[in-house]
Amino acid sequence: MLKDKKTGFIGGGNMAEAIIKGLLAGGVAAADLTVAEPFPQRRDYLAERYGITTIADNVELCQASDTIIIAVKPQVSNAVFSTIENVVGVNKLVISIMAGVRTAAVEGALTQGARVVRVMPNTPALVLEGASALCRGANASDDDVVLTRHIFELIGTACVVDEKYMDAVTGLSGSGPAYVLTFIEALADAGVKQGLTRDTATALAAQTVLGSAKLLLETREHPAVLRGNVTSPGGTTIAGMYALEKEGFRGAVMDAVEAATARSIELGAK
Ligand SMILES: NC(=O)C1=CN([C@@H]2O[C@H](COP(=O)(O)OP(=O)(O)OC[C@H]3O[C@@H](n4cnc5c(N)ncnc54)[C@H](O)[C@@H]3O)[C@@H](O)[C@H]2O)C=CC1
Ligand SMILES: O=C(O)[C@@H]1CCC=N1
Repeated sequence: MLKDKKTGFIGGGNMAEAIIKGLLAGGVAAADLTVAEPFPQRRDYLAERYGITTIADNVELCQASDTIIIAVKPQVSNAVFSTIENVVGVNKLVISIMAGVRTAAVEGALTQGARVVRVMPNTPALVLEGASALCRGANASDDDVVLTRHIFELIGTACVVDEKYMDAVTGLSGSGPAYVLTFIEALADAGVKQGLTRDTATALAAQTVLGSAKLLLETREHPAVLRGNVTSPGGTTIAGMYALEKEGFRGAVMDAVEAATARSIELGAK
């Protein structure tokens, strides 16, 4: 699907690197990948590590690419748009992964009729275990959506949603790795408090999260059913669960997703 197509990245940071890794692992030739990145050290790193072409100029990048992935921070989106507005024709697909930035904002900043797909990936993409959601802009074709989904399935899972859900996706899976990692850290701290070494506690905590997620995905059971399997009457788990629920664990998680969703809406309004 990506054969003989040139894919270019504007911004060569963490997320761009994750996608590059996935594309290379999926058989895309390094010669078909180019990154435009202002920092020379970052350009050198990406070129040396992945054998791809790196340049400093966004305009040159757009001219050389069939698919352009915008992977800069939302705060610099307008600066990027102003440099590329006249070089991205309707013959190119633009994929934006910028948090909170609406497809209409990208379309409005580029040539009329610009084909835009917006994606919210997450950092586990760096180990090809990302969770991405994508939505179609006003002018993107079915093929554009299929191609975008294909790209993000190379770095994990990808689903298509209506754009009105993208802020919630950002609050849940986009920011989610931070919540989960905090949970793992807290579990490990708890183990250390009970006398385990840091290494042992962290390894047990991380594998518990990984294994539980895998169990859920593979059995497709409701989480409550699987939780029931761990929870013996009068046993240890219910004692732990009671302590968690008393502290408002679920409410805290829901508040976190709500706050991140609200922030995504705020970023999009700028
Ligand atoms: N980090 C995360 O968990 C996720 C981030 N995102 C979105 O992905 C985008 C990129 O995020 P990261 O990779 O984490 O950021 P990053 O800061 O690692 O990468 C951004 C890169 O863009 C470069 N850059 C800055 N100005 C530029 C310009 N004018 N032209 C070209 N490149 C420029 C920077 O030097 C940097 O290397 C953001 O919009 C973020 O909202 C989306 C999902 C998850
Ligand atoms: O914190 C952020 O703005 C980005 C978007 C999703 C995850 N990290």
